Amino acid sequence: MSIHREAVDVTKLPHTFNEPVELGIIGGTGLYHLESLTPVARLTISTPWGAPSSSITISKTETGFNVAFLARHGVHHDTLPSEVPSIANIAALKSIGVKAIIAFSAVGSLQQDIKPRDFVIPNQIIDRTKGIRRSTFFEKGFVAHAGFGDPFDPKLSKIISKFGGVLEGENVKLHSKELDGKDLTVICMEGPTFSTRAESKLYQSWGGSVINMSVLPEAKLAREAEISYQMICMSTDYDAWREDEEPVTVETVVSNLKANSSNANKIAIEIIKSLEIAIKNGEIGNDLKGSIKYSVSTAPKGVKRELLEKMHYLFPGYWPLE
Ligand SMILES: CSC[C@H]1O[C@H](OP(=O)(O)O)[C@H](O)[C@@H]1O
Ligand SMILES: Nc1ncnc2[nH]cnc12
Repeated sequence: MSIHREAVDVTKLPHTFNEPVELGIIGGTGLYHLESLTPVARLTISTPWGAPSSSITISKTETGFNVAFLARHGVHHDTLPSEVPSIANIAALKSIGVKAIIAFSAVGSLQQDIKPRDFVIPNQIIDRTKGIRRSTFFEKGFVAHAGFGDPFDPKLSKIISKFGGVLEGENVKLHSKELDGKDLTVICMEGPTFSTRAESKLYQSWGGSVINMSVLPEAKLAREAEISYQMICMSTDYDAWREDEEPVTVETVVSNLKANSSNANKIAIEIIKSLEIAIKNGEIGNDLKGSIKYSVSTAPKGVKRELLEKMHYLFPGYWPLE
């Protein structure tokens, strides 16, 4: 895989791609494409749940592994965190064959030892969104309940944890449950306004490690779609809990984004190489297979055809259309 992106005019890329694409990367604030990937196609996908945040670029590694990239807030970052169409993003990735997603996110740190520019692989989530984001593929007439006790794939976390050494910068560290020996919890707030100092301290008292506005409903929808999912959090600030410091502003976030996105590109190269092998040999991407088939409460006979057709988009063959 070449390290630097070749000059590709993405507008001239083919709009179709007929091979399965098993790995998806979602880029967040400050990460609108991956330098290490040379795109070979750009797909505009329409799903039964609407259009994704952006077109999906497909790249092929030198060894022929296909990787999809999607910009969470759009390539011009014009989508608010509460309005990210996560349901369409996950459905679109599922429709092209994605079995595992690595999602990048800019986060605030709630702990002294997680410094701005450190990377964090969380293993838990606390939901502080306000119920205004659609967080399930299911709806009236077709009820199912996915398990979410461990919201991320520990196998993905283990693989990513091996690559902390590629991160550049003075004392920049990668934190994960494997490396730090403790839970790492991401708080997901609604936004777009940042937290008050009181909220920031409350989240600390709950054991929060980092805070963002994006992990939900993305992680829940990936779980329902039976896709292995791990977020890589890139710390940009100390949120608002430090009395001796000004609370977070976008200026602080942006000042750390450049270093973070350079490190995101470095770690992504290693992760893609590793996941190419792990996905090809079946070690990653199959653990959730079939889980939704057995999580449905509604008798399939009572489900309207229109709903079954939508589900068929995600899970062809799970429930017969007749
Ligand atoms: C610009 S700071 C707040 C913004 O940054 C994070 O975005 P992402 O997770 O997509 O990197 C955070 O979740 C907020 O949406
Ligand atoms: N302090 C913070 N709160 C929420 N989202 C963030 N993204 C980056 N920093 C953040």
